[in-house]
Amino acid sequence: MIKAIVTDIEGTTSSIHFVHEVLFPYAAKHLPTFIRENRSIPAVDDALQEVARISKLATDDTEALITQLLQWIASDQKVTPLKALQGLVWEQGYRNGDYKAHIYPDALATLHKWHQQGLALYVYSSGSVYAQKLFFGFNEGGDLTTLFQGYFDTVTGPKREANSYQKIQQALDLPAEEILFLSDIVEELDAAAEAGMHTAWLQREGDMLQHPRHQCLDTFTDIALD
Ligand SMILES: CSCCC(=O)C(=O)COP(=O)(O)O
Ligand SMILES: [Mg+2]
Repeated sequence: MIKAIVTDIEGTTSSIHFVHEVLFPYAAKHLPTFIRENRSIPAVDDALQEVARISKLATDDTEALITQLLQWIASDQKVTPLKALQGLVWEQGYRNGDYKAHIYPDALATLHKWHQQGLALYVYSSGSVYAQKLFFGFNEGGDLTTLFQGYFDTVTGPKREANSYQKIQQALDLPAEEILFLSDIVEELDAAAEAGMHTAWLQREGDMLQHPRHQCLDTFTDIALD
């Protein structure tokens, strides 16, 4: 019996188009100025130190670090300090009313239904926890943050490694077989299944493919919880 559901965001609750055509370009446009003006903020400086460590650049070469970050955005690298900085930049856009985060109507309705049924809902995304809370706080469906009991990002671990799902299972304090993980990426679902979780593969676009281990669906509406 499923007691908790952990969901991915991009391609699962929400469109890839919104993330790639709205959020990523906004970050690419505003991140350079944001970093130049806010390097003294500890959260910004900590992230830049991590960028320097990963990319073997000098920590005081802010312009080189910015160039590295822009390359990571362009190639959709899920690098933890980039994700932390993106969240801080996206906050400006949400608060200015430049955009609201997308959610598929079926995901919105089903998340509300599961919440009312008493299921525990969580998010696991490559976007930082801070960015996830903004995403569901400034959302086309309203402020959805009260639906979720917790959030996980790549600080817990990479999404394609079973160990990350074991850590989430321990944090939820439930047997893995009582947890359902939702994603659009098979490698993430394989990792969750390896950790013992139930899995559902959301295929929002294109022909429906079948998979021996994962429920295969094009919307949240028919996800089975037994
Ligand atoms: C938290 S909203 C932005 C999503 C994002 O930055 C991203 O990389 C999406 O990754 P996901 O794990 O949700 O597919
Ligand atoms: Mg995804």
